[in-house]
Amino acid sequence: MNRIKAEEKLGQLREKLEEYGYHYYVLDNPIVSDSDYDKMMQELVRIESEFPDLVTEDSPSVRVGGAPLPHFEKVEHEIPMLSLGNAFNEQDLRDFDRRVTEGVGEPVSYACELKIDGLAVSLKYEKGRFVLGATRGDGTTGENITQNLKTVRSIPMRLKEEVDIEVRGEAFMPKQSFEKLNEAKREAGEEPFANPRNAAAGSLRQLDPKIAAKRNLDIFLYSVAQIKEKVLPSHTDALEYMSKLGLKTNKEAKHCKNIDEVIEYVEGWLDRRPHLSYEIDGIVIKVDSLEAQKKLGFTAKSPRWAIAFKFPAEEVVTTLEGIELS
Ligand SMILES: NC(=O)c1cnc(OC2CCCC2)nc1N
Repeated sequence: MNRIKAEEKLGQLREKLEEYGYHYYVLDNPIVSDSDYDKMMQELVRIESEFPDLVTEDSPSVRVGGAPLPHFEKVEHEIPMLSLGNAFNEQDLRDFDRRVTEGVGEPVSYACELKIDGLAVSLKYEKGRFVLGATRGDGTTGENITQNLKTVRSIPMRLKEEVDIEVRGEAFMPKQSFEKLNEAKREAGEEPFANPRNAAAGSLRQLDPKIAAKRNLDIFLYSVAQIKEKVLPSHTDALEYMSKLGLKTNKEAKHCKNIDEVIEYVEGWLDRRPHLSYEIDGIVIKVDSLEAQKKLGFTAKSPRWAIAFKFPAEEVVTTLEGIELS
């Protein structure tokens, strides 16, 4: 194939792989078969290896992982990635609601989200292109894991608008991928991971992105940390905007008018965890209005406008081999 033909073919393949990837991994609604997708990816990688100077930064071939890194660079978070205060029962939630109502001076509505049990990460996009991915670290300083996050198929390399934005979310390993990975580790005589959170963290902290690329990691974005020239009046607006940009958000999020509806939502999810394809360790409740959030501000380590309702640890299924004792 000559260079002109290669350039044209690469352009077509990139376009298609990005569109197919979005439908398959972000919308969970494939429009081509896995084998067709894989065949196209292999053709892209083959042509790029024949014409290396035609490889672009945001080519879908980054999904299969590039060269290993010597170490992770440090990243300073301009906006600290804070931790969440906890609630363990209905009274804790009502106390939270009272503190919030007093602080704001009027009743507020809430946004409730499943609390994904994974690894908190920050994603930065400049003019709509993915430029930096980092772990939470200690909240102020994290690690640059951009190369590994590029292998997470549900993280778009380009947004649907050319915006400068920083978003945050939870990278996680679906339960099925976790079971398969641990089976392979046992067969190889290696130590299995204790839970999907450790497996996701372990996968994203590998210096070789080819390992992360094979771990079927996924992500749900749950907050807009920074955005230029745009005002998002509520958290619900922020979730909708991220979804419009092509970012993956969790569809179980719900706007609750008051704390009674929040308690109903929390109770509704306690017994439905086993039916989810990913692990959650609770529910995150956020004051929906951004203005009210600003009024409430932060304590030294947590926002006053959000709280995590923690579920009891999911009982561990005792396996026949007795490997995991509950
Ligand atoms: N693990 C989660 O699913 C999760 C964690 N954190 C947050 O919110 C942070 C950011 C703004 C207030 C606390 N939301 C979530 N859904």
